[in-house]
Amino acid sequence: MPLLPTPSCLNLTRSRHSCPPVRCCAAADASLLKWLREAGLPAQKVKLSSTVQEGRGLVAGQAIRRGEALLHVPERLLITPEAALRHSSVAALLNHAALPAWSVLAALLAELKIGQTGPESTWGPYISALPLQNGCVLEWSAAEVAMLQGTSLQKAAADITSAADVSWEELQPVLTDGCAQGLIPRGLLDRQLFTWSFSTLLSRLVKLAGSGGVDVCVPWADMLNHSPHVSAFFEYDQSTKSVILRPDKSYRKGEQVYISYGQKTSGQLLLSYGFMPAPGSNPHDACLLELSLAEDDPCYQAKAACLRQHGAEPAREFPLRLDALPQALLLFAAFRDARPSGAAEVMVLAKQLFETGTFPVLHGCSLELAAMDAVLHACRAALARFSSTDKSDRDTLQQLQDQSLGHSSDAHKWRRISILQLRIQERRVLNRTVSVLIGQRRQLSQSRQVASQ
Ligand SMILES: C[S@@+](CC[C@H](N)C(=O)[O-])C[C@H]1O[C@@H](n2cnc3c(N)ncnc32)[C@H](O)[C@@H]1O
Repeated sequence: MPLLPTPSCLNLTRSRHSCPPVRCCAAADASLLKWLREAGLPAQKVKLSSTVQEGRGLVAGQAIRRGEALLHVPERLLITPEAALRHSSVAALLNHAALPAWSVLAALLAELKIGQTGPESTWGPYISALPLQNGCVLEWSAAEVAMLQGTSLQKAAADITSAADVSWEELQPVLTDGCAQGLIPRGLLDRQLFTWSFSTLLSRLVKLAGSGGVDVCVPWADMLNHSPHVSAFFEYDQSTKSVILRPDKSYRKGEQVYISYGQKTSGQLLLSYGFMPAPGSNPHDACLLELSLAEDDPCYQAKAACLRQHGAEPAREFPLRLDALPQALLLFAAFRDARPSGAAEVMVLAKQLFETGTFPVLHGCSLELAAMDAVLHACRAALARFSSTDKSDRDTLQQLQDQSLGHSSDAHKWRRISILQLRIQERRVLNRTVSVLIGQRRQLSQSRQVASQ
């Protein structure tokens, strides 16, 4: 990524906490620990502890070396889709319906929550220790969701919500038949309960490397909180048939051990996990700008095929940051807006742009200038989608921050603060990208004029 000069005047107020911590119950935690011990979790170098920022987390009970294998959660404790199909009261119906892993797991979690499954499913103490809410977008009020209007998160929020709706819809025949056959109680497995299941899966489900990427809930390991500054993640260890973590840094006794939930922007963390790192502290934070091929482009098919050959989709999100403009964005924009004469020229163009990273002049048109214009247009369009002004957002943020001193437990207030911070930050990034591109465009066209004289 080419670096952009960083302006000195752009400093957002940092909040002390990034979200109200999730509520936990000491008795439920004690039952969880007892269950884990009895179910064969070996002695641990980490222990469950309450933390200021995250609710609970795993803290080093002794010095931990970088790369050593921790946790060793035995396979029988894992909630996998296959285990869900064995333990659900409506297992035969779920099997017959052949639903996706996500829906099968949601059904089992909901059944466990109301104590519906048989005596062989022992996850009760784990389920009782899970938070009732995590603050993900499925739990937000309509007014809070509406605050995302104009931001690059609006589409991601809609995608999460509609995935939950689809899952709920596809479970209906199973739940109806399950009630009719007397396998599950009428009325208890309702949408509210499933919202809890979906939120729990959003914030706790992992794809496990080393086991073919199966979707799974891992009791105990899922007490690890996220840090944007580590990259360690758990994996399935075939030799011990357990889930392990190899931390990517050493920890002293008493330090909290973190994993990475992925290189997520602050907004993505807020939508799925209900927390947001303090402004400026997440190196993966970005404003995502989407560009896509125009469906009426006469070369659409050829362009889409070439993009796929180069590992890209016809629609892509690019991360804009205050100090960096992705070169891949300009290359994509150049390719999108170029007017090649046919499929053969599309292939030559794709090769030049995506393999050499240089911008040709095509039929007398500088694709680099055209790309800058396209990105300028996309940034201005994104800015125009905000319904509020920067000043009104800053004023509201200031009022909320003044009020919130000493009241850090108000989840709705924290959410509003977080969304306002995101809006302000996205606008800053878009405005900055616009002003940098205008400068770069001017320089480029001047140098082209000089070269042509
Ligand atoms: C997989 S759970 C981690 C364990 C969780 N803290 C608990 O007490 O159950 C993920 C949830 O932990 C919290 N969390 C994780 N990392 C966090 C962080 N860096 N800051 C604030 N909350 C965090 C969020 O509520 C998130 O939805």
